[in-house]
Amino acid sequence: MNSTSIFIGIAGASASGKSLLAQTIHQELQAELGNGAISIIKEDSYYKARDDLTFEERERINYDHPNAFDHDLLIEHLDALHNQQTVEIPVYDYTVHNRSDRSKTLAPTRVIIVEGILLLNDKTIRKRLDTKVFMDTDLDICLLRRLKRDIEERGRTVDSVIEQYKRTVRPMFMEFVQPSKQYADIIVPRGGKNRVVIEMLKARIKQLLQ
Ligand SMILES: Nc1ncnc2c1ncn2[C@@H]1O[C@H](COP(=O)(O)OP(=O)(O)O)[C@@H](O)[C@H]1O
Ligand SMILES: O=c1ccn([C@@H]2O[C@H](COP(=O)(O)O)[C@@H](O)[C@H]2O)c(=O)[nH]1
Repeated sequence: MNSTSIFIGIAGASASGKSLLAQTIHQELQAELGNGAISIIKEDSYYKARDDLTFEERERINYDHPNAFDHDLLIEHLDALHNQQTVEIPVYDYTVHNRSDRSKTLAPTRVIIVEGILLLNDKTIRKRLDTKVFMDTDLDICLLRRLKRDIEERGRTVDSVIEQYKRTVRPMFMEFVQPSKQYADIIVPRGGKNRVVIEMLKARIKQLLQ
């Protein structure tokens, strides 16, 4: 193993295709580089634990504001991985809006993809990323994809997705996510299936590994 890891950051709106892009690169590069060469860290794993609040109170939290995240812990973990140390990543449970009591052990890999809505908004995180990607998918498409995904996978209703979208998701996108696009090296239109971008990122990663 190399003495340090390569960090690729993927940011952008909720349901813009960050996870799909990360998973596709992970799957395709793992086939080439071998098991244990590449891993994914989700910024969502670092939502703050809110055991002090009831479910109804947690439902009202603004999860699209930078304060909702424990970025200090994420940065600590990025630095530990950079120093070839293993970390324990919290497991987040969207269905109850809280950190679960489980964690996932991650050993350092040669390539680490970090993905999340507000990664590029944080200067300290930006400094740690070798390549910064912003998913520039149209917001109406993101909303449609989020609606479907959150009902199927995150235990939501149509009304709750629409209410949260109007109350926090869209306003915070305008205030924090959209302005962070200026820090990206690569801006990706449409979503996680952009084949040209997938190939470009794979080539970039292989170049960085040499
Ligand atoms: N280009 C695309 N075409 C069709 N569906 C897509 C595309 N990109 C993403 N999706 C789908 O949209 C939903 C949200 O994508 P996801 O990768 O989870 O977004 P994010 O991680 O940015 O929140 C998922 O169900 C995903 O499969
Ligand atoms: O408890 C929670 C935590 C987060 N959210 C929403 O999740 C998205 C970020 O995740 P993506 O995978 O990028 O969509 C964010 O917009 C939060 O609103 C939540 O609803 N509840």
